[in-house]
Amino acid sequence: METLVLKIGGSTLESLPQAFYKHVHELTRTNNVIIVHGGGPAINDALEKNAIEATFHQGLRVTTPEVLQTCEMVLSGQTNKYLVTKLQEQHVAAFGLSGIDGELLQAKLADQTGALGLVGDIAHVNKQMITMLLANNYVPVISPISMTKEKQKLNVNADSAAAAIAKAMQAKLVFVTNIKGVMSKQKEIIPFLSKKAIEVAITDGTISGGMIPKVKAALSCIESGVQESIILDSESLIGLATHTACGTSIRLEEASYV
Ligand SMILES: Nc1ncnc2c1ncn2[C@@H]1O[C@H](COP(=O)(O)OP(=O)(O)O)[C@@H](O)[C@H]1O
Ligand SMILES: CC(=O)N[C@@H](CCC(=O)OP(=O)(O)O)C(=O)O
Repeated sequence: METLVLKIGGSTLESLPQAFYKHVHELTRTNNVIIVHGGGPAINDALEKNAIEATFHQGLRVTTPEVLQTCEMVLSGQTNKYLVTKLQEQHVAAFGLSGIDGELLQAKLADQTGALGLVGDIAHVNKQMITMLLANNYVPVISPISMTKEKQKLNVNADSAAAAIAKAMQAKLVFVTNIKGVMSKQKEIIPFLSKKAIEVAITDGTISGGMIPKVKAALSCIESGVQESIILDSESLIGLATHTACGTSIRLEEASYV
């Protein structure tokens, strides 16, 4: 059975149609499905309500202890349980957990200079835990909040958590976001992106904001031997079985980039 990591972005999470959840149910018939979710916009709302200011650096949230508390509350509480419920309504055996639970994800500080604050990169994935859930026919639904070896909680970008999990499980990685793919300057979907093209597109500003961690995460997966990494929206995912070209596929080799 093929293993599939579906990363669901906060940008699209609350507007996913019922057909999406039904499609996930279909996918579980022939794949081991692992879901990793974000929740950026919901975190923004909660921070705003509490008058806590937050800034971003290269698509990553600069995280103070106060910001971290809100991120955990939203991601591991509100968003995780929202998704688990939606999936269960469509008969998916969803099992919600965060990177902290069962020491699923071990993180380390992403930026030793302290500029990003309490932001983590995944250092280790507890594969056994994921395998155990999959073997019992559960679909793990994972919030990216994680902990260091020393038990310091860290805010981990959901794209990079999904990539770490896909690498560990050698799974195909699909980013489901609010846009049909990575867009060129001419606002056309770029079907294939290579490492070189990604570097150019970030430098010249074609790729910005939340798309930066996504393409970087996709690339890191491909570089570590993951077969495929693709960025698309929920509609395209549902149509993936019938369409040949869909979204943006991240490749190692050079491909034309406009
Ligand atoms: N070249 C690009 N192509 C597509 N989207 C881009 C590009 N550059 C920046 N973006 C932005 O990235 C967003 C997706 O990132 P983000 O909002 O973090 O999504 P998610 O919550 O799904 O992780 C898009 O909606 C778009 O505004
Ligand atoms: C460090 C960092 O940036 N963490 C992210 C975690 C959530 C996330 O990644 O949500 P999306 O998938 O919706 O972008 C944040 O605080 O927004």
